[in-house]
Order: sequence, then structure tokens, then C-alpha cells
Amino acid sequence: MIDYMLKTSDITKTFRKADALRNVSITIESGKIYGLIGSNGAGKSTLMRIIAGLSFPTSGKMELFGKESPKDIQAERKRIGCMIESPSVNLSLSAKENIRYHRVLRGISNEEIEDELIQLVGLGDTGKKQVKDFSLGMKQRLGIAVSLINNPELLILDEPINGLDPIGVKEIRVLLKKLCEERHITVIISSHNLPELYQVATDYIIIHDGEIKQTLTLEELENKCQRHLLIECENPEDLLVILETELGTTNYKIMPDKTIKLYSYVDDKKKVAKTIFENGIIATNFSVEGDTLENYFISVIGGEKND
Ligand SMILES: Nc1ncnc2c1ncn2[C@@H]1O[C@H](COP(=O)(O)OP(=O)(O)OP(=O)(O)O)[C@@H](O)[C@H]1O
Repeated sequence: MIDYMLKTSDITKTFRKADALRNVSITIESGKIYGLIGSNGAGKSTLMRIIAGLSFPTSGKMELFGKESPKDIQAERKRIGCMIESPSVNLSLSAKENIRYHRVLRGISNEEIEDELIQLVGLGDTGKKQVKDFSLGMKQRLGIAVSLINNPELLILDEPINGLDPIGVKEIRVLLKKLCEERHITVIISSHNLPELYQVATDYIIIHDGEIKQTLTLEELENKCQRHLLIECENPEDLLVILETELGTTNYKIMPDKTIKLYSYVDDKKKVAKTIFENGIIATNFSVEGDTLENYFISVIGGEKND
């Protein structure tokens, strides 16, 4: 059984001899919210446009909902909703009128969907207010409502949180979680800002200069970024006893290479060093590790670390 809805294999897109995407292979599993992170010009929009059928790859293959031929893939795209670049909304219309416009344009007869979508994205109390008087976050949520008109299973959102204040980002986060949990919609959301996207997504795909640099889950990201003391010694089992009995902590992890990550006492490493030394343990490596989300992102895309 296929447990993914989308798979790209070695997709390359070349514009005038320059590669916007190079051998991009990603797998999108259902029920997740994927954050596609990359700096300006990394290739995020190009990848999203190819998935949505607004552009075509120079080479490479794609599989969508189990279909591989271009004709079948095009038919399956009915199951995708997307907001690429700015939301397609008319500023002089109300939220409901905008939804109606797109509903009629697509030949959807169910009028109830208008109120249903407006409520869903939290714009139920905007009445006749014109979209030009909406905040940026409200406009983005309306754009998302428009992209939900065809009841998609996969939602593609290009930079919907770009420029939003923390409250606006939180509203989008709550909305996407709701779409994922209640409507079982899988989401791909792009951003150039990892800290801003943090916790909106359940999985992260880091793209740079047209190449996928890393894919990781939220848990893996948190592990990478959580500050800790990394301790390496000859007898890690003895060290654990000392951490528990002398320092009273079990807040550690034993890594496959037998190093210990200690999440307590990060700001009191002298005490740890002294205690373990006094108990006869010689540390061969003892350092503070972990990073801010921003520095981690920069380190993955190969830039200078700003310590
Ligand atoms: N139609 C086009 N013609 C020529 N070059 C293009 C075209 N579209 C994109 N590019 C180039 O492809 C590269 C990737 O662009 P893309 O818009 O996909 O990046 P992005 O990650 O979405 O960036 P941003 O965050 O700035 O939107 C860039 O170097 C861009 O200049």
C-alpha cells in the first residue's frame, strides 16, 4: 500500500542554463504539515509550482496519489489546493463575496460552503467589511479559505506567514493544525524563516540553492537545537550513576556512540565538571552543544555560524 501522496524523484528545473532545482527528491506522507524552508531564491516557489502543475520540470519524475503519467497526474491535481505567491482575493469585496466568486468560477453549486469556509478560517465575524480593510493575517486566511474550495487533500501554501506578526503566525498555526487534524489535509508550507515556521510544521525540508539539504521531523529539529552538555568518557554507565546520585538528574540521553547529552546544568557546567571529576570520571569531551533555530538553519545551508 502507498503511504505517501506525493513523491518527486530527481526533479531538475533549469531557467536559461541556471538550475533553480537540482535533483530534488522528496516524499510527502499524508497527515503531516511540511515546512519547506529556504532563503530567497532557494527554489521553494519553483518546486511548489511544479507540484501544482503551474510549471514543468526540465527532468525528473513525479508521482501524485499513486499516479505517474502526466495525464493522470494532471487529473489528480484536482485533489490539490494551493496559494502560491499572493492570495487571489479581490480587495473591494467582502470575505464571503470572495469565496462566492471562486465558488461560482469553479462551478460549485453548494452555497453552504461559503459560510463553512469563512467560519473555518476564523473570519465569521467580518460581515460586509471589504478585504482592503483586513489585516495581512486575515487576508492570508481568506486566501487559504479560497484554496480550500475544492475540498483538497493536499494544500500547498507559498510563504503564507511572511510578514505576519506573532499573533498572525499563531492564527495560521492553529488553522493549519485544525485542517490537518479535523479535515485530514496534508500541508506543504514554505518560508524563508525557520524560527517563524517552528511548530507550525510537523516535518521540515531544508532547501538551498536548488538542492534539498536536509529533511527532519519536529522532534529531530528540537533535539538538534536543544542546548545540552555533551559528555564523552570511558565508562558512560558510571557517569550516569553519578548524574543521578550526585547531581539528582535523569534529564539526559545516551546516544548510540555512547556520548551523553545532559539537558540540566547547561549554565552550571563547572559544577558538573567538578562533580564528575571528584567521582573519578575523566571526560574526554565536555562541551555545550545545541543551537538556536536560526543558527541551525544557517549551519545546514552551509553559511557561517554566528556564535
Ligand atoms: N521564470 C523564471 N525565469 C528565470 N529564472 C527564474 C524563474 N523563476 C525562478 N527563477 C530563478 O530560480 C531560482 C529559484 O527561485 P524561486 O522563486 O523558486 O525561489 P524561492 O525559494 O521561492 O525564493 P523567494 O523566497 O524569494 O520567493 C532563483 O534564482 C530565481 O531567480
